[in-house]
Amino acid sequence: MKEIKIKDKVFEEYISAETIQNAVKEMAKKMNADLKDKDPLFVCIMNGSFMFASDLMQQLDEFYEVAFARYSSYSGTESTYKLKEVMPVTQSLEGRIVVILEDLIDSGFTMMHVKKHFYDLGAKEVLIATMLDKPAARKCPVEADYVGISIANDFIVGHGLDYDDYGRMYNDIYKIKLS
Ligand SMILES: O=P(O)(O)OC[C@H]1O[C@H](OP(=O)(O)OP(=O)(O)O)[C@H](O)[C@@H]1O
Ligand SMILES: Nc1nc2[nH]cnc2c(=O)[nH]1
Repeated sequence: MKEIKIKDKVFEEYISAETIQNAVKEMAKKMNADLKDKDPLFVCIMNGSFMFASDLMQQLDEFYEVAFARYSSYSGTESTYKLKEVMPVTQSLEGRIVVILEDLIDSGFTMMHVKKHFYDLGAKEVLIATMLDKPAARKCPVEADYVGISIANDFIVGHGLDYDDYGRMYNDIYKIKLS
């Protein structure tokens, strides 16, 4: 099994890029059916969602409006449980159906706060589409409306996800190897 080393940690192959693409295609089918003619605003939550957002957008039937925002709460492999708004969304959310594009829901801390924040900014409806979901890690009550793949509670990197900002460029996903 292929292994990679990032700084002090070793990771092993976990989910192939092909498996991710197939899951994203299935998500896109549902989203195409649900969102057509609703003029949703897609908001990519940077940094982690850049690859997922790109994959998904190539599978959507319509050319929707896209915005970007950046929130950060992790240091190394642990949540700080402090959400930093590094880059707010610049478009008005007033009265819009907003679809958050997220790479991963782990504790749910990020999504719980971002979803509430987007309602506070006037969104009519806030939906969440996540490439990956770790239900066993959940500490905050939030669920996604569209989930690509549910995974176990392991720290992962690749396909946008980082360990201290490295590892995002891998197309496949790797999970941490505990020694
Ligand atoms: O459900 P949670 O426990 O809140 O974890 C999920 C969040 O953690 C990661 O972001 P991070 O804060 O590492 O920022 P990044 O996307 O810039 O890497 C990931 O991209 C999610 O946004
Ligand atoms: N890279 C990475 N970031 C996370 N943020 C929350 N959980 C994770 C994880 O498993 N991997």
